[in-house]
Amino acid sequence: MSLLQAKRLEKHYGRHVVLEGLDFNVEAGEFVTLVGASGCGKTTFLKILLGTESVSRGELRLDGQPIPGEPGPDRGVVFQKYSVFPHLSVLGNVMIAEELRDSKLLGKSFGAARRRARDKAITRIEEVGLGRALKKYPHELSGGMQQRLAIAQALMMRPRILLLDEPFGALDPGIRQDMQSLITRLWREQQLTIFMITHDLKEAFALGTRLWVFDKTRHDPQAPEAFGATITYDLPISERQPPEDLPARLAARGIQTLAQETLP
Ligand SMILES: Nc1ncnc2c1ncn2[C@@H]1O[C@H](COP(=O)(O)OP(=O)(O)OP(=O)(O)O)[C@@H](O)[C@H]1O
Repeated sequence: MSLLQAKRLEKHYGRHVVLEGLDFNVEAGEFVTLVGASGCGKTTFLKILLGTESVSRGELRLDGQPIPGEPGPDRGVVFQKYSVFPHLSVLGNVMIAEELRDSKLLGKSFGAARRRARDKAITRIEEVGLGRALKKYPHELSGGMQQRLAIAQALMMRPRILLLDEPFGALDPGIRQDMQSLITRLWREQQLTIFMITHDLKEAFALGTRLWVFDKTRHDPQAPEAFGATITYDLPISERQPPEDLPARLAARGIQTLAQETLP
């Protein structure tokens, strides 16, 4: 059985159709990279996987069951904009994921449970290379370090699925490469299934095992919101060599990607 399976999945906001006709199977361990024009519904798709947005029509199954309608410990997420808590230290930011789960009413755990959470959080923080910044606060960290922290937070509960929404979009190229190596290492070591939105086709090919292009196949000039985007290309990335004309084909459909000229 596939980890995730979608059949004729649609997402609407009122009369605005954002996504339509999504059909796919994703197996555990895949690394799916998502590209598509701005506003075509990529983030909405990740939110459906996360459980903060619902499916409007069709179905989405996780382990053969309808996907839970709320976030759970099996799915972690990292957004482009730093999503860490500014008033908590690095350690506090990672511990909070477990504290919120263990003690929904108090938002705090005590004694042995707290010590366990602390040890686990320190392990996660070391995994992302922030072991020397445990007591620092987010404003004392660089952009790259803040994203490392967001990744540690997302991985605190050892999710099976990691959702990345342009996590490196705001970072300088050198830092970006370090972050790409980090994600590749974590994906392998923790046997994660990853969905990552990127505007950088080179990044999509360097990291992913499968590329999805989101685009509309139907247009009504009188009613631009009548039709949604779907997966128009579903390409395995095995030999790390994109089809030569892919950037041009995407550009022709208004899907701008970065770094096309430097594709491998
Ligand atoms: N909660 C909401 N209510 C109504 N419309 C929404 C809501 N969330 C998103 N939309 C609309 O859905 C469409 C898709 O938005 P989404 O953020 O998923 O696109 P995207 O592909 O991730 O864009 P970008 O690449 O710019 O981040 C947009 O037209 C947006 O305005």
